[in-house]
Amino acid sequence: QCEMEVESFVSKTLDLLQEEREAEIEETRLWQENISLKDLQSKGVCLLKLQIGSQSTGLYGRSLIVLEPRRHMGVSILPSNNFGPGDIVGVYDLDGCKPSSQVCTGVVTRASQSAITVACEDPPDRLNLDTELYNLLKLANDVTYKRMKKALTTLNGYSSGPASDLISVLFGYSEPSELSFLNTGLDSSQREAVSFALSQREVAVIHGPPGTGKTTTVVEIILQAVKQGLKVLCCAGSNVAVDNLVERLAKAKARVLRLGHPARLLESIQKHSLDAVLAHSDNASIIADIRRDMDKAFMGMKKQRDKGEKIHLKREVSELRKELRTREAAAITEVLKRADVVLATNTGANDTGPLKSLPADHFDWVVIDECAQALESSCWIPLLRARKCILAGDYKQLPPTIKSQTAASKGLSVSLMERLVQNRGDSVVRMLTVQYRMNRDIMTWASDHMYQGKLTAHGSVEKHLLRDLPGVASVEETCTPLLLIDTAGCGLNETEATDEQSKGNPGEVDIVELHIKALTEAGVKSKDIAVIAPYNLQVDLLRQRLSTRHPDLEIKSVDGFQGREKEAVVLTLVRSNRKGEVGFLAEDRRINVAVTRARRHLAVVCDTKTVTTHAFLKTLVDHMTQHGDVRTAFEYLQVGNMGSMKYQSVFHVWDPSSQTSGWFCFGWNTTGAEPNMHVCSCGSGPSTHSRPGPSTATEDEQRRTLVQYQEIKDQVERFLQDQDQAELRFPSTLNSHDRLLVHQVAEELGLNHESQGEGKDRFIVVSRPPAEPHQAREDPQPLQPAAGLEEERNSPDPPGGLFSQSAVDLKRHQTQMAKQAKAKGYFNFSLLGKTKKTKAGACEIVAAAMPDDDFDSLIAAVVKAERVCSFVKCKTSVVHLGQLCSFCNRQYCLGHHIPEVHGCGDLAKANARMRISKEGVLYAGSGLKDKSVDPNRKAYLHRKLDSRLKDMEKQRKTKPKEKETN
Ligand SMILES: Nc1ncnc2c1ncn2[C@@H]1O[C@H](COP(=O)(O)OP(=O)(O)OP(=O)(O)O)[C@@H](O)[C@H]1O
Ligand SMILES: [Zn+2]
Ligand SMILES: [Zn+2]
Repeated sequence: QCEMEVESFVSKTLDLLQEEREAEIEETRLWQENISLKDLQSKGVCLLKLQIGSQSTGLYGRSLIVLEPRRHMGVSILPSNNFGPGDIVGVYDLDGCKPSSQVCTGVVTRASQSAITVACEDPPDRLNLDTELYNLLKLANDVTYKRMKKALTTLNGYSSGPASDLISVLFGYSEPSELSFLNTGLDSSQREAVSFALSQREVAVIHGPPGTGKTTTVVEIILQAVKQGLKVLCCAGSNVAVDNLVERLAKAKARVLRLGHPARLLESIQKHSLDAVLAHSDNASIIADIRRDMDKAFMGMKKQRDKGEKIHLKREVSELRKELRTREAAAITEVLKRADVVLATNTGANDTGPLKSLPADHFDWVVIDECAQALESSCWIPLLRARKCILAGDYKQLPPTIKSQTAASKGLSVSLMERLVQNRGDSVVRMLTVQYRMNRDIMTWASDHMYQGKLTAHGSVEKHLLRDLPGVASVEETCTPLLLIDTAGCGLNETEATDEQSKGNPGEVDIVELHIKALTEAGVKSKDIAVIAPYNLQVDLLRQRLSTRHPDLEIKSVDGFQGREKEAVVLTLVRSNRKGEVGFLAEDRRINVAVTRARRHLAVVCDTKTVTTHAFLKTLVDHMTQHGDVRTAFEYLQVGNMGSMKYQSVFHVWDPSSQTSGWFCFGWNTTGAEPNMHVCSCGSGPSTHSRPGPSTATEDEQRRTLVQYQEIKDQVERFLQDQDQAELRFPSTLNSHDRLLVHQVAEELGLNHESQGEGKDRFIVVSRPPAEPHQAREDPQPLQPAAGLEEERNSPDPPGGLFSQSAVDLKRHQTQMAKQAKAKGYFNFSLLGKTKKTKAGACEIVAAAMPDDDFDSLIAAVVKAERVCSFVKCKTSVVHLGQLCSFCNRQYCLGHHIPEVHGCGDLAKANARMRISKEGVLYAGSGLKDKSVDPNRKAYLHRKLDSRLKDMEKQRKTKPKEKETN
């Protein structure tokens, strides 16, 4: 035990000292009694027969006597001796060196070869300057002994004080340490930064990448300074950042004082404000008294009629005012001086405010947080007040906003931090390298491309996902840290605007909305999600769309989100144009900030074709493609209600050879097991489609698509004419786009089409379907497209068409659908229907979508006997010919077995996506069987179903209006 050791050390040492002291006294006594003075002189402890050279008054009124050899002897050098400064000496008359002959005692202040100077405590009146001679004898040092004894006694009873740590280390009670950290949880890069900051003489820069605990480190540095008794002025560019520091320093029990108008401070901070502290100071009541007196005098002045009295009161008021001012100034100074840490914004630290009442050198250190986001000039407001500064921030995030392009380009936007890093590099900088925010997959990109690959993710966040949050189901969206939704080729163009700052992209807004829907339906709280856009116009569009439904959802510009974080971040990059212009996005630091706000999930919606023209953005797209899930926006573009196939036309093709208007729209359905492309010949041009806009595909691309489509179709038709050929194999070398076309053509012609083989060797086999077992196929009434295109239908049924629904059913169904399509103003496509050759070779697809009102019956149908198709109202027998859906495990007729048709679209989609994200390849072809539905997914589907029902209800309510306008 430390105390025991100290105690026993002290008592033992005191005894020993006593013994030593006694021995010394004894020796002196013996010498004085037994040894001749001459012998003592030869031992060096005595000087004989000295004369007083001079006597003067020295420090603290003591007499300084200079003792020298006798001058008349012609010797000016003292015998060799041991006298030195600090020795206690006695001056004796020539009777000897007995106590009786002692003239005075003193301390040697100077010893040279020719003289000894002694400062005497008791002014010796009887010294004779000229004639008398004296002996000088070294005495035992009683003073030293007494002081040591006192120190030991104090050491013994030491409980708290500056030497506590020292005592404990020197008595082996604790290990000596270089620096004792107040926050023991600091990681090694943070410790290094703290030590570095403490050891630097003038400047230390703490570079804190996103989520690396910059504030934690700065707080520790400040507390260490306070522990050393230093006064710190701590500033940041924004009130929020300053308040954050106030809060954390106050929690650590530092005496903080926050300058600034109380109205601008957070409520929790207000008690640390200068006004609040003043109100509780000793001076407060005096000041209040003076104020009261002043008020009284004022009142008196108003009432007083007498002129003389009035003048008298006026004088009184002015005197009181003067008194008040001095009192207040004194109170402010006192409060400021008492604080260990004074905090203000950079500009709040100005000389005309409260700080003017402090001496210029009051502060030892200035700490500036968020230094990379402030103009250097603003940093100089606090910097002029201290001899040392600590600058913290991240110069890889956005620099201060500067309105003047010229000023910015000429260097005004270069922050002090950036300048120092550039000029001095590592000699003044320490970087924090462990980050506590992002899932590793999100972090790696920023680390690699912004922070020299130096960041590591702390174990607590490394793998965290949205699904780990309470109440969040495991669905695909919540299990992936990175999701890229690519709008390339989907025609979701940015709005045309001349102003570079105001770009918008309504198509990306749609997709963001759908993704937010998916996240919230999976149980992610909207307050945990941020939607970030680089452009204010896009922010406005997003707010208009989303804020009513999700009031807690934060939608902000990148710049507005700096310094913040969210569990999930949805980023829309907006730019989508043919020229590949990215403008504003070209600021790497803006993208860095946007991406690094995300803790568990980052979704980026962008046109990869446009944004990858920029090298830095390309690194992000590449990273997400490699380490994350990738979807094409096509997947989102169907307005799919459960079970219905409402394809959105997204791909408009101009075909000059068409007899109709020449426009074709390709509705893509990349969902589920069967990525299909549907082509309709509504011919009405893009204006009747809900997503009009010029195609992003170049005319070349469009023409190529048509040519290929025609080629494949010709090939399949040749196969059909050749009855000997059982199946038609397409080579595995087809790209995914061509595969889509093959599936499409086969589907249109009512043929079986199936992908076979694995991986790269996958190929499509097209074959004739088995002969229709029952129910003659009748030519159903052609559906009139929404645009009302009248066209003669003369083509025969496709051989072995997949329709086995009764003609009556179908007719009823289709007529209904057509009506709906017309009413709703968009097109409903089904997977197949009557094919009809047009010159362009495109075919029309008739609708087989489920009407909204039938939703209830869908649920009823689920429990219906297994003998008929499980699709609502479909009575087709599936006893002989049916298909089992691998997702819902129910039998469907061939007209309804496609997952999207009967409501398994999401599962099929998820399944396909899973494969795409696992294998990184978009296969055309049927999916793998996945019968398992995990309980979380079930709950999720339920929630989704609920919200769909609500949506549909709403739609039904709002529909009539739309009908009128249509
Ligand atoms: N040594 C540490 N151990 C565990 N968690 C830490 C450590 N340092 C920081 N953190 C956590 O990291 C998060 C961010 O820390 P802090 O608030 O200090 O950083 P900041 O300055 O606000 O953010 P940034 O680093 O992005 O500037 C906090 O949740 C904090 O608890
Ligand atoms: Zn199904
Ligand atoms: Zn059916």
